[in-house]
Amino acid sequence: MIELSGAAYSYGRSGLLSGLDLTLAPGSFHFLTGPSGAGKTTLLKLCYGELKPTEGQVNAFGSDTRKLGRDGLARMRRRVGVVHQDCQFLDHLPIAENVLLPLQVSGQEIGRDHLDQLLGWVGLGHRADALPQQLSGGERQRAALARAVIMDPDILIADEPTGNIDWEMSQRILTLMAELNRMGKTVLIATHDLALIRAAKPMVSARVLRLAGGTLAAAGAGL
Ligand SMILES: Nc1ncnc2c1ncn2[C@@H]1O[C@H](COP(=O)(O)OP(=O)(O)OP(=O)(O)O)[C@@H](O)[C@H]1O
Repeated sequence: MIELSGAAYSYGRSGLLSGLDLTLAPGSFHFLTGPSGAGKTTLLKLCYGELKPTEGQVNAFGSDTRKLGRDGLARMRRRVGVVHQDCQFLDHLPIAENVLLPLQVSGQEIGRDHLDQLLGWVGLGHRADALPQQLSGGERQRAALARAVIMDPDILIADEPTGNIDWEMSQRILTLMAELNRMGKTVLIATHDLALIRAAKPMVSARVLRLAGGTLAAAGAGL
């Protein structure tokens, strides 16, 4: 689905990431760990085409992302749901409308039943009309998850989806992501939270990768 081969990325002259090889196979579940500033967000952006590699290749659904034009990139992005680190809602719109935004942007519609079902699935059925600033951190993260999957993507990519929320809520979010994986979605989660990775063990068969010193390696067995 998404494959990085010898991919590298630099923001300026000094290189940040190099020699990245990674395959996100259909139905796989990956955690990405590593110290702050190691480049986890940058790697995720390479995977969903927000950034293009400065060397090597990123292939998404059979296309080299460097060769994709605006339309090709938009088509690819519809197949990838992203939960951003800071959620990024439109503050003047209720949660239900924020969740619907990706559909509206792509000119599609869904029935109210489907939206209600999705909000119910993330436990926000009763918060549909609330404004983003009225939600707790955990509720915002779940709304961001609902928005990421509203287009029924093949892959879910989440950047620190449990940052700044309590343990119980973190586990609830993890459980939702494990459910998506059982439904056949590929999942890639960047997280600092090693306890979360350990908690995932009984739920999913996950590969744990560590990004440090600009390259990727399998995480140690201590996890
Ligand atoms: N747009 C940008 N322009 C220049 N440098 C950037 C840009 N975005 C990120 N960086 C730098 O690239 C490095 C990696 O950032 P990135 O956000 O990918 O790391 P991270 O591992 O996700 O960090 P964290 O765990 O703290 O979120 C950092 O040194 C950061 O300052």
